[in-house]
Amino acid sequence: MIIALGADHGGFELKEKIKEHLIEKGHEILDLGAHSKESVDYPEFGRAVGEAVLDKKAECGIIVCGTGIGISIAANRIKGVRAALCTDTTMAKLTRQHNDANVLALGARIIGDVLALDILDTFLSTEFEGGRHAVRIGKLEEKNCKCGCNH
Ligand SMILES: O=C[C@H](O)[C@H](O)[C@H](O)COP(=O)(O)O
Repeated sequence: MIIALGADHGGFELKEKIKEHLIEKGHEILDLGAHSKESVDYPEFGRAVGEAVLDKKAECGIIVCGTGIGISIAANRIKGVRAALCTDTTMAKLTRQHNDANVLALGARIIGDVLALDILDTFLSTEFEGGRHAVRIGKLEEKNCKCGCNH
């Protein structure tokens, strides 16, 4: 599987551990930065990963910042991205089964590395259930801007 990775400085170290873990498991990585612990702005990286997934350069994305909140907000601004911030493996399983999440967000300052990798493995190994959940995802993609534009 080709997996896009992105993180700000707060998520950089966990991103590097995730990269090592995924390479060991045989995945191909598209690392969209950051490439050091120097202070950067999370919207750029959330957006880059979301766009890579939508452009089919990667099958899914993993994004990391301090809390996972800012970077998931950034990714979710892109129509078609379903980024899920998960703090346990149940959330990871359910967001794949029910929301067909295509991006996993993690908070490096919130959870430990071992839990983060368990969440990641669960996310990657769980299939979308379809059925009633597919109908709901269709509604997420409907036009929702009252001004009549396509947003
Ligand atoms: O939601 C935002 C993230 O948690 C950022 O990683 C965090 O705001 C970065 O904070 P600082 O610039 O103080 O390291």
